[in-house]
Amino acid sequence: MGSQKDRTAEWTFFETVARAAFANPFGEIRDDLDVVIGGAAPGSSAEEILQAVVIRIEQRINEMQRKGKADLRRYEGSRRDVLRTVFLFHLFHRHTENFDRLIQAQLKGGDSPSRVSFAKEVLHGLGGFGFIEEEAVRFFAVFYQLRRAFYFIRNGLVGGSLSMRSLRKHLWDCVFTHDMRWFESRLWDRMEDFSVLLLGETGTGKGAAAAAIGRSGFIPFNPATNSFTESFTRNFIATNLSQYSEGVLESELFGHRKGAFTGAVENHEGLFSRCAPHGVIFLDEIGDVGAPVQIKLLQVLQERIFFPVGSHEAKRFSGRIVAATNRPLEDMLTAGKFREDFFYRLCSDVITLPTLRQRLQEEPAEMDNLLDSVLSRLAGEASDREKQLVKNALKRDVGPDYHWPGNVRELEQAVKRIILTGRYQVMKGEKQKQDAADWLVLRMKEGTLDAEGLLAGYCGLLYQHFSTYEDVSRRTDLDRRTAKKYVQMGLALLKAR
Ligand SMILES: Nc1ncnc2c1ncn2[C@@H]1O[C@H](COP(=O)(O)OP(=O)(O)OP(=O)(O)O)[C@@H](O)[C@H]1O
Repeated sequence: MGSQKDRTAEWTFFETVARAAFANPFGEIRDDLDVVIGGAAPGSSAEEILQAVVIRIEQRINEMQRKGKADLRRYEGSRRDVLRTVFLFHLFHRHTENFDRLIQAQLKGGDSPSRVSFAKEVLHGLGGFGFIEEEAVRFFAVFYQLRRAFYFIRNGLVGGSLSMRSLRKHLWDCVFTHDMRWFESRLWDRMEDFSVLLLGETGTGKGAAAAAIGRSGFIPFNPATNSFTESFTRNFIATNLSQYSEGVLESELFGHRKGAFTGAVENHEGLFSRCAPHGVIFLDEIGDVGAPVQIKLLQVLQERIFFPVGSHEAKRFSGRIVAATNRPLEDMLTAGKFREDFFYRLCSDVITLPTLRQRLQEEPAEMDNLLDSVLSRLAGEASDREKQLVKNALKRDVGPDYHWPGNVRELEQAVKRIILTGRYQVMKGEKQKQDAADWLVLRMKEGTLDAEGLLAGYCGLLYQHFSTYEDVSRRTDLDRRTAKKYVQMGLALLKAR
């Protein structure tokens, strides 16, 4: 590489790599940049495209090393910034398999941090590129965080439908912000201030999404012990708020002091005390908590402090809060069950998980993707014959238009039941609702419903689904009396079909 033209081409290449390094790995921009960088043949798989990228970058860097130019200390300004990112990208990709093995070892090992066999090699590599030790140690921790986020988002939330692809992209932004530069320079240890609210029907994967965020927090590396300071398994604490009565809930969350109430015979540590510094507390069914706990949680969000029951001593919470509900949030806000100040504090970001039926509508192959993932989780790698057996049973027992009210959780149960009994009988009530909906759609397609019949049928279905006239009235914008009239007509119509 001697000419000015070559040098410009080399520079453009590095700039493209730096852009790819900062792009969301679940987004299209990154996909496009990878093709440009690696020059993989059209039709290559995602692995092949990435492999080509890694090889090309390695070649360029080897060349720089041969010329003694692969050292940050030789550069300044924007060149230095670009090369810094390129070196990081290169070293990160050289060690992704090592990081994956570490993640798997930690999953098996549990709450005490696993030793890291390859840290010295990476830190030495970073030092060789001119990173000072402190920076190298921090970037090693960021590498681990990047890989955990990728691992848990990709494996925990499978599916190729558009809505799943954008969900994964959104979750990545939740961990690293939409601009990695921002994260990298200032926010890497401050993401705790960004709470997240997950919405979506039951079984859509809110818990899985929360776990992906929770396991992807920043964890510092300690070169003296050659391990990270925490196991990521300790960094995620999930709790379902609806399982506790109001009194018990406060002490579960915030702890209590001995003697705070009858039966408090010992001091008790709550979840907020147990959460690791960059950890995540997942509050599932947040829509079920009453005003007193909402106020206490608001204080945690605003001031980062809380008081154990019976104590005046403030404790600090430095983790992140992710909450979820499957209730319609707008309804709860309107009905005053959810305090607005609490709601606005809670949702730096709101993510709505797609229903399984939406995903299947967008992408019929979604079912195959999910079945592969569910089957391998339940029974290890399934053979083609076993997969076919499950698919055939589903086709026969629920059909392609089934609306999966329990979403992926229901699908998991269906697969389990098919493994045990060879069949999946949909619950009778659900089947009836589905049949009623199918019948109505059929009549619409045939054009055999008048306007009143259409409205009545729709109101009848809504009532079957939501069970109150208020819900029907709100959703149809009819006053309650009219809604009730149409519900009754509709139910009679659906019954007589
Ligand atoms: N996209 C997905 N890919 C793979 N598995 C998924 C996906 N979505 C959900 N699951 C699995 O489905 C099951 C139910 O998901 P999860 O418990 O996260 O749902 P949820 O929305 O939190 O439900 P609930 O509101 O009832 O608590 C879990 O075992 C989860 O791993």
